[in-house]
Amino acid sequence: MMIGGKEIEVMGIISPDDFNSGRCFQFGGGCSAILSSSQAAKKCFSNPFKSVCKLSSKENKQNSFQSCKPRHDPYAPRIHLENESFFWLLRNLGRSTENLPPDSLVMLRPDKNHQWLFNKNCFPVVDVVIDPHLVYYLRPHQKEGITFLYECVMGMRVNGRCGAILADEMGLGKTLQCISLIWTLQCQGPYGGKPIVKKTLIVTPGSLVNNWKKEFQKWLGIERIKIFTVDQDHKVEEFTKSPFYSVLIISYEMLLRSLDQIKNVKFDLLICDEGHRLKNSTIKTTTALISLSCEKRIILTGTPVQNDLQEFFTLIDFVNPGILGSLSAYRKIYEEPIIISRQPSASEEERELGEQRAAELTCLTGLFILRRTQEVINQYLPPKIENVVFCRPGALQIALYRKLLNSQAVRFCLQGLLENTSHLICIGALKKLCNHPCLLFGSIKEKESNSTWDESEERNLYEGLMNVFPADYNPIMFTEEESGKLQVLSKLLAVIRELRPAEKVVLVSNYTRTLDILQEVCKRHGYAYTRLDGQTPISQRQQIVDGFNSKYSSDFIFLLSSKAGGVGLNLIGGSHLILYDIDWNPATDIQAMSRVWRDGQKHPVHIYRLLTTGTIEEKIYQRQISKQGLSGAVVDLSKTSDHIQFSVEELKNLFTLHESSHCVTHDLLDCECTGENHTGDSLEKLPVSRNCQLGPHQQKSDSLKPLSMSQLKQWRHFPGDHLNLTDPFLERIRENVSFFFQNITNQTTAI
Ligand SMILES: Nc1ncnc2c1ncn2[C@@H]1O[C@H](COP(=O)(O)OP(=O)(O)OP(=O)(O)O)[C@@H](O)[C@H]1O
Ligand SMILES: [Mg+2]
Repeated sequence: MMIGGKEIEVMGIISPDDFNSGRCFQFGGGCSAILSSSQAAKKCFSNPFKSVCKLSSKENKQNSFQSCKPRHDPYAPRIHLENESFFWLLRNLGRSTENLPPDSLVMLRPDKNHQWLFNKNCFPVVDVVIDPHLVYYLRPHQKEGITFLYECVMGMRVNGRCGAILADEMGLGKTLQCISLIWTLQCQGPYGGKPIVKKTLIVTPGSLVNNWKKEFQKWLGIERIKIFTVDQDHKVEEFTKSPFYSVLIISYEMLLRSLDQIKNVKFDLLICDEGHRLKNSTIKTTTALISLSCEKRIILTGTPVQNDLQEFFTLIDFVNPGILGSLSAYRKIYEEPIIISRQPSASEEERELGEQRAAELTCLTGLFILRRTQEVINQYLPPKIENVVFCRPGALQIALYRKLLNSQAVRFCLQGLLENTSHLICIGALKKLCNHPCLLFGSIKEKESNSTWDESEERNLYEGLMNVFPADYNPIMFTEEESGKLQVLSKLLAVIRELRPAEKVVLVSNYTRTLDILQEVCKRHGYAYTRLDGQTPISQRQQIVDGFNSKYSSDFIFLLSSKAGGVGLNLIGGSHLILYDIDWNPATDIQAMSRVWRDGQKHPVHIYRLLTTGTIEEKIYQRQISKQGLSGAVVDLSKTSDHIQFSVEELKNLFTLHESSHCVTHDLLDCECTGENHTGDSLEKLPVSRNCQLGPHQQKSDSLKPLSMSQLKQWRHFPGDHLNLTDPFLERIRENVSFFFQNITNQTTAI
């Protein structure tokens, strides 16, 4: 037949199933054909390798096993599942488990196809056994993770591909899993026991370089493995010249600067920590890493990777180049049909096609992506008491808030008369005001002294505002009473100090200026503090973290800028975490909260999220827990409010101050309780009225996902003047609080 001037001949017929799934477009035939080599071997190579390695010959087998033994005993008795929990229980109780049988963790043996491909020298096949020294400490999910990573990088899961993405949620010990893998591959291999890896490159955000080194030392001591970390005083050349070191740890920034030297080294394994930053193929870091010839690549990330199909492609293509074909083919086969199928206007046919393509994509990539949620370690963690605290605004805050809402700038915004970004300036001013009026005062003064003041948009916003401040207002002499949240914070710190003198607090804000105020509060009350923000030199960060976590440190408070240091940090020295302000992106807040409730934490963890009642902060919170907050790729740290589009209706809602409500969020929950007696219902009892919006395949409980309205409804609800507040911390701050939500996870002897 003729199509578009071309003569076409039909060579074969594609089954509807193959077309709908997109399988027919895949190189090698898609998910079902890419497969692990064991299955592939069964299909393609029934038994053509009798002669290869001659493994079937008994004699040869015996000889080879005699000369070549596994490094550790693979037959050490394995602990049964029920014993295993007993084992963990003993360990958690600090009891000796030395007399219990040692556990052995043995990796999958390569199949014949793998041997044919990778064992050209016909070495005897030897069991690869994880060092019992490490196995002793590994959690069950970590054992599974190490097995997974081993199979991926050995090319046993996807024929000829050696990449993996470990996307476990925060705090699950991705670092330990990688360390175990590196240590194993550096000492062992399935063919004649020959090590698989000589040199490993670990690229990580600057603030975590030393954390990696510390983790290596924690799990392997300083003798077993030699680690080199790159910093100002230790250059890559030193690593290159010395045969001594086998692992190079470097920050993403340093990597770019030292790329030429790094290219001179042959790395066998590449690990990119917090690797979701490679989601954009055009940024320099990604191109630099792609240019390294190492084919065993692992991305570690706590952020779900499937939210944006473009970014997903880049990450997949980085670890297993070419597995999804070209970008343009990927777009046609997967991205377009999937996106179309999710639009409300999609026809039944489009919806089905999109779903099948999505299923095929998940199946294909699921072979080398592993994600477990925090639930798997909950049982090892102490109780967590989360509180959302609605603080009454101070009188000055209310007066200024009203004035701002009446400004010409806000009115123009609501009439749609101003440019797109003007509302962001108004929102910024309201957020500052909620933190403390002196921040707003400072901004106005700064702008006024600027030569462009007369034409600036801020002028329309700030006009007449100075008259609301007392005539002799001095921002340096700010008082706690001027801000509802600061008053609550101050009382909270005092009660923690009094009731739990040995415990410490992590105090988080997104703004450096706000941290300055909080720092001043620490000084005024004589609280010892330490601080980590964007300006803290990378070389000092680990030291600051270690200092705080040490039981000998006298620091009471850790001031943390969530944007600067949120990801990857372990702040288990603190057991109280206070989020002083709220971000549009729930991921920023969730990241910060996960810094203290993690493995190693000894005390019950108390989390306080402070919001100013009736203000924009409540609106942002509502957005986080509502449908809008969940849709799209919001669970991504790089997304800021600049990405958010607001309708005029939404802006109207944002720019309203609810002065008479105790808690607008509670009013919106449609909760029958009057706030008097609602002490939360167990999740089993209540039908979950509205599930998460991200689609059925994403619904598995995921603690990175923001709380939903229906979950919040199941928390405990108390008005500030509730008579029976059993929590002594809340009791002390109630005077300035209009409403509380509270939830307790892992409740045993909490509070
Ligand atoms: N099996 C274990 N037993 C005790 N502590 C552990 C274990 N595994 C990990 N840890 C500790 O848990 C903490 C968190 O681990 P790690 O920093 O590797 O988490 P992560 O998965 O990288 O999280 P994030 O995504 O936040 O970076 C570390 O202090 C680590 O030493
Ligand atoms: Mg980490």
